[in-house]
Amino acid sequence: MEAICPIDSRCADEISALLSPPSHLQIQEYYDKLLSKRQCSGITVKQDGKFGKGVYAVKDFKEEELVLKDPMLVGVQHSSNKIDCFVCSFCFRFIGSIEHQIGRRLYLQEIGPSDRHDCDMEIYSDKSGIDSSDGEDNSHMKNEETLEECTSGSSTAKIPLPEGVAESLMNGRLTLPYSKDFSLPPAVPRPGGCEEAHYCSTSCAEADWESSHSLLCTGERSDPGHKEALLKFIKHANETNDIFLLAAKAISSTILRYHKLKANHLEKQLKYDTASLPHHCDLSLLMEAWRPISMGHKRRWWDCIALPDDIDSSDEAAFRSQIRDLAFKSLQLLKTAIFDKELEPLFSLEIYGNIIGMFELNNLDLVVASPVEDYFLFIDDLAHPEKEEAEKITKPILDALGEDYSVCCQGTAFFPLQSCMNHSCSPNAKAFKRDEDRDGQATIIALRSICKGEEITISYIDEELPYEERQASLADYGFRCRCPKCIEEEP
Ligand SMILES: C[S@@+](CC[C@H](N)C(=O)[O-])C[C@H]1O[C@@H](n2cnc3c(N)ncnc32)[C@H](O)[C@@H]1O
Repeated sequence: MEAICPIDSRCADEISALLSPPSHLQIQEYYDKLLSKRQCSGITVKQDGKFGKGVYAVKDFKEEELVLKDPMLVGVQHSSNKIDCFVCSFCFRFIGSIEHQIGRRLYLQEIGPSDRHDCDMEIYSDKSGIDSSDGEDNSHMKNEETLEECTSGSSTAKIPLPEGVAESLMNGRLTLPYSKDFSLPPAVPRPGGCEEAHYCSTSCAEADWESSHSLLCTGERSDPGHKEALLKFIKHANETNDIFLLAAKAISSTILRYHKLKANHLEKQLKYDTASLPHHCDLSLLMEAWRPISMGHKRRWWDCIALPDDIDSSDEAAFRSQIRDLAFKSLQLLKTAIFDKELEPLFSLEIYGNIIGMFELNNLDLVVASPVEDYFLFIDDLAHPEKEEAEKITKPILDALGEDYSVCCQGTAFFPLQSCMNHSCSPNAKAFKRDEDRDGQATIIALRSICKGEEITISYIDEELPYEERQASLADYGFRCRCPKCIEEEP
């Protein structure tokens, strides 16, 4: 029997307000403010295009020119990738040192298995996180990063290093030649002492704490009950789908924004001595706190998720119900950890399903290239005899890492401006990271010259595929493509 969430009926009015599309004016104000905050003067968001919102050029762009760098609203590193890459939990830059990156990875590999992937610096759309190979239990929803373009598939045998070398690299007792030329920001102390989070700077640590981590921290500052409940929620997400971690960040950030807005509001009232301390939800403040999430294109996760190829259409209803149950289970775990009675509507299954659906429909993979790859390429490019000298030390390390030595940071994230970009099968821009783009922001580059006034489009899929295959791939995004190329090629 389908699980029933009592909050859905208890808070039906608030939920309907939260899910009703923002007004034209609210949308315009939100994006204008965002663009000015990002000092992004080359583009604008317009709402009256063929496909709803879209991003348009307000100046000419040359081929290969940077169109936009879009910091994420929320993002997470894939759980399995955490073994391979030690990155800032807020901006996803690599941290520590080349030695620490290598030593930590070798050390963690020694003590447990990890999935590893190599990739170039392109950002791929994230539609493949759910593997449907096993319909019997929930293992068909496990986190399996099937980013084919990013997978090395290396089966080359690795040659282990002598005992203690990995630890010495990790602890800084062993330094590698020329590694100073590849310096990384050192890890800074974590505000809550949480094992799950690491930061490249105090500003990243503080920003993460303020935006969501203060509710999701499992460090020594959390009380034991809260910590245990959070760890259960995280374990479930790690074992099923890390999209739940993203949803938890979205809910936490809304809660924190709400309480901040409420505190400011009360402070203003106090000045005029009219303050009261309502413990019930102030819907107008909640709507304001929810604004960034309200802007994303949404549907319930279990309604919009594409039916996996190996599930027969006669089993579709059962599949969707199973996805709904999985979301319900995750929500119950999150609720045990961070429930806020005043903001009960945020803990309804309807809202949880729509948040996850928004991520499913709009996410881009988060990819940050590894400095370890650059380091070994640099050694390989050294001239004789420096190269031979350096390789006496680096070669055994490379052999221990194996062919897939250059694992990049991988995760999933929601980018507010990039998610307004419509798809085209002959796009004029693409999500592509340049050498200098070493953080988790989405980077959009012009593929050809773009004229002022033109819509900026990217491709969500491999646009070289034949018409029918393109439409099938885009069905995963819940729409049929009506771009000029598809209209022309339509049979
Ligand atoms: C990531 S959103 C892009 C922003 C969106 N237009 C909005 O108003 O929020 C993707 C959605 O835009 C619409 N869309 C984007 N490109 C399209 C295309 N080439 N053909 C038809 N619909 C498209 C579809 O509704 C799709 O689900």
